[in-house]
Amino acid sequence: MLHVSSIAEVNDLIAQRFGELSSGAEDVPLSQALGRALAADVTATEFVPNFNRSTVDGYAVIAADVFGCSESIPSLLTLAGESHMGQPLTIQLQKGQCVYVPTGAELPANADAMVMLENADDFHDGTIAIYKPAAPGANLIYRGDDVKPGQVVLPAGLRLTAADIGALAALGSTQVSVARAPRVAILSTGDELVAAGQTLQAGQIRDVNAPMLAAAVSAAGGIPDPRGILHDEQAVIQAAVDAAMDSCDMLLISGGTSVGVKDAIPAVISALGELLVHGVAAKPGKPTILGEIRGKPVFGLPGNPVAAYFMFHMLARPLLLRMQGAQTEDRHVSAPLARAVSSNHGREEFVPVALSEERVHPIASKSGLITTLAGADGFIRIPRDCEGLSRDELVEVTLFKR
Ligand SMILES: Nc1nc2c(c(=O)[nH]1)N[C@H]1C(S)=C(S)[C@@H](COP(=O)(O)OP(=O)(O)OC[C@H]3O[C@@H](n4cnc5c(N)ncnc54)[C@H](O)[C@@H]3O)O[C@H]1N2
Ligand code: MOO
Repeated sequence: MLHVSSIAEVNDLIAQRFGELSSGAEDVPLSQALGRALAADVTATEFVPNFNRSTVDGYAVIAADVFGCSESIPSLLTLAGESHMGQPLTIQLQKGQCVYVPTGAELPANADAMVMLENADDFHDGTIAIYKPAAPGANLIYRGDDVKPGQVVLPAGLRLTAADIGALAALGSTQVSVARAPRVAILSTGDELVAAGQTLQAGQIRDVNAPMLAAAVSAAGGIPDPRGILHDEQAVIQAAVDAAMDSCDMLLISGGTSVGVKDAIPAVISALGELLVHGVAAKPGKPTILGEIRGKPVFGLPGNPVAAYFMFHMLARPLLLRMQGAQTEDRHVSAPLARAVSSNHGREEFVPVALSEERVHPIASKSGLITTLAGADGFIRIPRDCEGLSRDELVEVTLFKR
């Protein structure tokens, strides 16, 4: 019999045992920074933009000069010059004057509004007629509107998106300090498993967990190190685990977690280190294992791919993110259930769901059926002592990242 702990208890133990683990930091060029966790706050040292800049093609004006003008009573201004893209402008706008400024070019000093070309006429005698008033600040960006020196633009722990990399480029960064990506060794165990690309014989199945977990590790900022498929033999598994621990920061090993005679993982962990947990009050995921070998975390994930996926998501992924100092919060949405779901297992249950028409559709699943998970937008959690959820009940969906 397994002595089961709740997901929360296992996470507390993980925090106690591995809370201090940090992958360290390294500098990378922006081209390699996507998805990486910032090792420190990024603080601006310059103004963005660093000059007052037009957002339209038109005339820079003093707003007071065009106040109240109209089609029938235009304001007549004197053209004092032209601003050119990428070039500084030395003109100081005087009352009654305007300057032609293309989109993105610098405004003259004293200008506080832009009038679009469509609302003006050039009389080609040095006079520009303005037919529409412009409020102060209209159609322009002031120096520092985006960023001012000293401002924290991106906080430590943020995992960089394409837009964040755009912000770093705007600040003049070419390199950024990010958490080193933890290396995660991945092993699959099972006499029935064959690697991708091989023909299946009777009774064999393809290794789903290694490619799936490798992708999940990458998505969480780690470097997957898939180390192949092992036969269900304690000595073989022990040698492979022993070798993997030298070069990884975390080990994921799937299959062989249950109580069958061939399930050797608990014995291997006890031989090489310490078995901390064997059994989690989760469905799927009951036989999940947590261990420590040479100070490093080892997750024994159930062979069933859906169970392996959920246990990675609930236990290994948050630790992997914390090792990078990264934010660990999942995104959630709340919506009513499209149909009732029963649950009476005495274990917290994870149910994959699809979201459509603002309703949550539970996907009937057994933990061995991977395609049910592939179509899911996220999952709901049914607490351990709850017998189920009714149709129309408002539920919180944890979203999978696409
Ligand atoms: N007597 C009991 N039997 C089982 C229990 C239990 O408590 N008592 N728990 C069940 C639960 S829950 C699960 S989950 C599984 C976990 O089993 P193992 O972790 O020992 O995994 P295996 O037996 O090796 O495999 C289970 C299942 O998954 C398939 N599998 C394994 N590895 C992969 C892989 N890399 N890719 C795709 N599929 C994989 C394997 O062929 C089996 O069908 O134990 C229950 N039994
Ligand atoms: O972990 Mo098992 O997949 O609960 O059935």
